[in-house]
Amino acid sequence: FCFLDSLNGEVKPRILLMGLRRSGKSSIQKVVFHKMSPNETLFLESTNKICREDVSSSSFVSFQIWDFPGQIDFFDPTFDYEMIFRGTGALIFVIDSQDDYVEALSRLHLTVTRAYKVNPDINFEVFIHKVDGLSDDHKIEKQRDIHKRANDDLADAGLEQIHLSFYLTSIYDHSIFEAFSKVVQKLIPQLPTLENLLNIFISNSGIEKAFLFDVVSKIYIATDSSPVDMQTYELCCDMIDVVIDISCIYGLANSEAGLPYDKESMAIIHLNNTTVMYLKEVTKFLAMVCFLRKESFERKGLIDYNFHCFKKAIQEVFDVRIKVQQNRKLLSQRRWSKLTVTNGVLNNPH
Ligand SMILES: Nc1nc2c(ncn2[C@@H]2O[C@H](COP(=O)(O)OP(=O)(O)OP(=O)(O)O)[C@@H](O)[C@H]2O)c(=O)[nH]1
Repeated sequence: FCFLDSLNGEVKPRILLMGLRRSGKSSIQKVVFHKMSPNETLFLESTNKICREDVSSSSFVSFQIWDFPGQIDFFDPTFDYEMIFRGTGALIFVIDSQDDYVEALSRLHLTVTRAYKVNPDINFEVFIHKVDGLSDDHKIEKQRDIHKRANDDLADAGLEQIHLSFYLTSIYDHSIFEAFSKVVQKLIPQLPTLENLLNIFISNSGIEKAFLFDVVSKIYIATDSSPVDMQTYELCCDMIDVVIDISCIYGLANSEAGLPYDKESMAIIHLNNTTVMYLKEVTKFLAMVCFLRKESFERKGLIDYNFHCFKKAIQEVFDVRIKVQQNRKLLSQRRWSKLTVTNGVLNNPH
């Protein structure tokens, strides 16, 4: 599901964002990656072309979003869906839960079956979106109904093996960030290693919970294996906002452009329930946010030392990834030159 970016040799998982018109695709993208406030999305214009947004420059999660206009025609010869699906890691299909979803479900079925034929490795993720207007009972009811109908359609077509994952989302709370985090985590091959490192780190430092966050999008790319509760996650998002906002206003010298986040970035917040939140820079794009009790924070020296080891280990994990990519590139170049020589072509393309 990854494709090689020819410019920098990076392997980038690609995410497609699809769904009917006005289901909320552009809003999701703007809120998650561009810090747009949810109310501003009311004024978004309808999208008329396929936009290919690369969020790699400012974010660790270097994936792409293909925002399709509502109705795409699979039979349109100018639309090369095979090429698009072949390089896709995850397909997010957005369903507007406040609207009648019969048409959305048939569109979902068509899209999923087409995509699966081209690339059976795609993760299919269904966002039951705009649930902010629904009561809790109503949400569960909708999810059950959509889940059942979508899977029945697949079963009728003899395609039970296709797995759909469902998420209840809204741009008016943190559910959209949570859902995106889960989607992205499935595409990170180093996830088990990251989780392991976090487990070792927290158990040796007296920390209760630790998240590794992509600072720009507030997607958490990994956490230790204890369960995540929504409130903790929301507090982490708020903390990142506070740190970035304060840095933007007071941290940057006037002439300085660029990210309000660097090697020195760190913050400590004492909550009134004897919990301490601790944020520290891990890499250019990643931050660790930890939750711990006040008593444990007295051993800050130990925590900082363990953090130093953790940071080094993370660096090694990503170094290995870069090396593997470079080797792969070299290998394919060699193969290519051998091929051209055996074909009697003398000029090496490189
Ligand atoms: N209540 C609510 N409204 C939302 C939510 N997400 C998006 N919207 C609204 O839905 C409307 C349509 O959103 P868009 O993002 O333009 O939808 P789109 O899918 O990109 O539409 P096209 O570009 O036409 O394909 C906007 O008025 C948004 O404010 C949500 O989570 N809750």
